[in-house]
Amino acid sequence: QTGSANTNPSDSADDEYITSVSIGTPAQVLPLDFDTGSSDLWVFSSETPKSSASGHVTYSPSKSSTAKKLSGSTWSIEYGDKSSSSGDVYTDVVTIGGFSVKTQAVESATKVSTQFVQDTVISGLVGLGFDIGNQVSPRPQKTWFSNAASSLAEPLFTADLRHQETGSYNFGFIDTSLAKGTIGYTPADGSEGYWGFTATGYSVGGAQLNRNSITGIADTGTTLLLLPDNIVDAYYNNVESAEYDDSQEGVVFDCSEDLPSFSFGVGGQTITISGDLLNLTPIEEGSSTCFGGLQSSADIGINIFGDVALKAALVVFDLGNERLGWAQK
Ligand SMILES: CSC[C@H](NC(=O)[C@H](Cc1ccccc1)NC(=O)N1CCOCC1)C(=O)N[C@@H](CC1CCCCC1)[C@@H](O)C(=O)OC(C)C
Repeated sequence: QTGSANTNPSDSADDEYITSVSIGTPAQVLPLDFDTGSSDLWVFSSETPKSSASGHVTYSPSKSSTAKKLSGSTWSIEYGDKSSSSGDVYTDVVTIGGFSVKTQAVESATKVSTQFVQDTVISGLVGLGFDIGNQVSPRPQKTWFSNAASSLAEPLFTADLRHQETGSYNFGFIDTSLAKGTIGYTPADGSEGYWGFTATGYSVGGAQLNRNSITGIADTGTTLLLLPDNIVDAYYNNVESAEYDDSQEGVVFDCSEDLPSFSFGVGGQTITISGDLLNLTPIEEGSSTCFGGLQSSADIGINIFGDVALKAALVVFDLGNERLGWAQK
């Protein structure tokens, strides 16, 4: 068995990617953000304060004949960008890309932080990290993918995120036609809950890769490519107008700049992110100053290969073999 779901950028900056998920009987369809950086499936619901839920699609367990309260269970989560949510837990049927998990823990939000209230294009997250990262207590719950894995043709899923066009999350199979290059595999470290790996080197503007390894995570829920300051500086030294903008909290440059590409080595392959993908967006509608897709990871303490990097590749999240596969797109 397999599953295949389309995913779409939320806005002109590809800030996040939205995938439709069916929950309950009859199906309630919610737009959710698939996040390999976390391990909880949570949704705006009939239990979310009306003022917070305004503008969001919500899940009502009382309207689903297959919903069951997981009594005594609660959850609370905080993300890297300091956004947070918490609540209680139901189980219900959850269908993604035509594949159904009958008894999935669906975490219902009774509290959501301001960022979620304002982000009306999504109604919650589907965590695709490792089960160890799940935040339900007293008994942590499995992710949708973990529950699905044993029934899927292969215990893996792929992410094919695209700039300003429809991409896909495929479950249980690899559509190699989505990639130009060969898939290079490297061990994945799931001990922290997310998909950790080590890139073997990097280069700017098509030069030969150096051998400076970068340890980080493959995170579909993070917009940017976040790397150490020395790499960020090496890149922007090639961009005449680049400067750090305090108000934007990142490096900006003239939108007219012809940005160099950025490449990294992984699993014996080289993934090259084109200059175009490294120009995220004008800092304001119509501005001629643009915000960089590559920014510093210094304040976070972890390097993150987020959507800016993932858009250059077909990425295989191979749970069965505890490995990550990367192929140039
Ligand atoms: C340094 S980690 C920052 C990361 N957040 C982000 O990358 C958010 C995602 C977002 C987009 C649109 C609207 C709202 C939020 N984007 C962001 O901070 N941006 C500021 C810079 O310009 C680009 C957009 C993050 O917290 N990722 C979460 C999932 C994320 C999904 C969207 C809702 C908020 C939570 C998760 O992947 C995570 O915490 O990873 C850990 C392991 C770092």
